[in-house]
Amino acid sequence: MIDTADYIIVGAGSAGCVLAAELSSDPSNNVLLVESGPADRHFLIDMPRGVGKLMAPGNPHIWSYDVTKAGNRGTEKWVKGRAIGGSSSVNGMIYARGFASDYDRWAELGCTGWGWADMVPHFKAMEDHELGETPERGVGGPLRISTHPRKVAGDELCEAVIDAAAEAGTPRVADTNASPQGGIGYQARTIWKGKRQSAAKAFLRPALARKNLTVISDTDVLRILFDGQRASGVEVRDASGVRRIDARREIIVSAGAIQSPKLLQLSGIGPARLLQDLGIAVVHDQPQVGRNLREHFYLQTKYRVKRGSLNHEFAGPRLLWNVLRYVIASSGPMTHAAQELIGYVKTEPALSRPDCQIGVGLYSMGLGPKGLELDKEPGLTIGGYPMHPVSLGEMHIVSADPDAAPYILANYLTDPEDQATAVRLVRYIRKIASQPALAELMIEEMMPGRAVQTDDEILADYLARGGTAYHVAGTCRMGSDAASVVDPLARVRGVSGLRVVDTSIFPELPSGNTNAPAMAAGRNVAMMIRKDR
Ligand SMILES: Cc1cc2nc3c(=O)[nH]c(=O)nc-3n(C[C@H](O)[C@H](O)[C@H](O)COP(=O)(O)OP(=O)(O)OC[C@H]3O[C@@H](n4cnc5c(N)ncnc54)[C@H](O)[C@@H]3O)c2cc1C
Repeated sequence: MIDTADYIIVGAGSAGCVLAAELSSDPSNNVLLVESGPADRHFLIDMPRGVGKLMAPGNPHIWSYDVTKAGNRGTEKWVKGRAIGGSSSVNGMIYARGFASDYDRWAELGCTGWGWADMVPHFKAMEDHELGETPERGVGGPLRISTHPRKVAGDELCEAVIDAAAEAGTPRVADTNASPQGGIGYQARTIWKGKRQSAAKAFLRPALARKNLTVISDTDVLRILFDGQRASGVEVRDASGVRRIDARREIIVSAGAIQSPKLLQLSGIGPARLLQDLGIAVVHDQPQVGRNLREHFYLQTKYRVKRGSLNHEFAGPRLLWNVLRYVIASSGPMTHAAQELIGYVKTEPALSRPDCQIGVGLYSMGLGPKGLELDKEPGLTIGGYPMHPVSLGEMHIVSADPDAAPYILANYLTDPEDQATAVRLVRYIRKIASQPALAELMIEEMMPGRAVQTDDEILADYLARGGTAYHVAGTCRMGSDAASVVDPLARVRGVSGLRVVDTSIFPELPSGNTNAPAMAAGRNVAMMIRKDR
């Protein structure tokens, strides 16, 4: 049983897998990666359309949290991955990097070493992109990326939506990741030959043969242990019980934007008052741990269409046939991500950069007797969210018991600026849906529906129906200011031997989804650590 390592990484998620692979590529480093969840060998992880089942309550590959939306707007469930690969093993496989302006803004906010010029080499080195190499896009890297396939069912509807978006002012582009001024196109996906490409598959598996890398799954890190102000080890629990593992050099927490701040607080790094009230010895009073929580607030609009929808492919005998087709040949609709198209839109032409992301899926759902069910009629979903929310949420532990769920407040759309953007987003989606290019296929808007017209009505509908985009970030904010939780080298302030690297350190959300930025963050910090030595 391993009892010591140079580097202990907590969490085999998007950032953790990249860190483990990069740090262990130096044979003089001895690396231990500890993951709470199980191995990632399940069929549903590989099969892209397995994502719906993976997210179902009780699935052993997820964490599930109750989250207060805001004020008296009730609660919703948030899901995070809990398996080797972390959230990259259960996510929607959209490959979105964010844009230069996001990272340059991080640098402006004090995150030296995180500007676009610093980050683009990491994205490029990670990628093996189907669209080929450009100065800012990579080939030959470990992460295989394909775009949504052409010449498949639904092409006509996809093309009509792209043309309609162009008529509404968002141009068609081949690579949405290379379109900082906005564009719509076929989505880039971490899918290759019909199979999910998680951070585990791309980065960790090829490194597993190394003698200096140990990966243990089904093992919870309960606390970080300190020798004075130095993080010296972790307390872990597996089937055999609770024990200590020592770190000779560093502990790197990559447990995700809920579990990382939770682990810091359980270990004595957090708001002193909260920790004292819970009977936890304070190692470092850090009021910011758990604050600055940011999440994309997602809304679906739904349209009834004449044809092109894939609703019928995912129900009844067609579903069975499609799963069989997948098992035999890794082909068919089960290889598709949940969305076919992605768009970065400016909801006001004068904006300097796109303010909202939209995703287009050739399906539609509604509440049936068994909960959310696919519609029987052909339907189209256009969903989206404001990409740069300024409404801030927070999380904190409510008990010193590591098994107790934390309190999480999303605080969606509490800022008037976010409310205005959300209303403009819905109007923009409607603008796309009403363009001539879609007229021949469109029947009617089902949701929000014709009754929802004024700004107040649109906002009320958004608040009632909107929900998480699964991109929580920001809870261990990185910065150069003394109040930030980690410095630009991702080192936790106030202690030594401890870093945090995952979406929790993002000072703001990037434009779009967060898997690629989390992996790039892992690589960036791995290089910093290697340079440090
Ligand atoms: C359902 C869903 C759909 C998504 N869809 C997309 C998408 O299509 N595209 C995209 O770009 N992004 C998507 N995201 C978001 C993206 O996948 C995540 O933001 C990203 O993977 C987070 O990476 P991370 O390294 O911060 O944490 P994670 O990948 O969540 O990894 C954290 C790991 O730490 C482990 N851990 C936690 N606590 C402990 C502990 N105490 N001890 C040991 N291990 C611990 C967890 O089990 C987990 O494996 C989605 C997320 C979800 C949940």
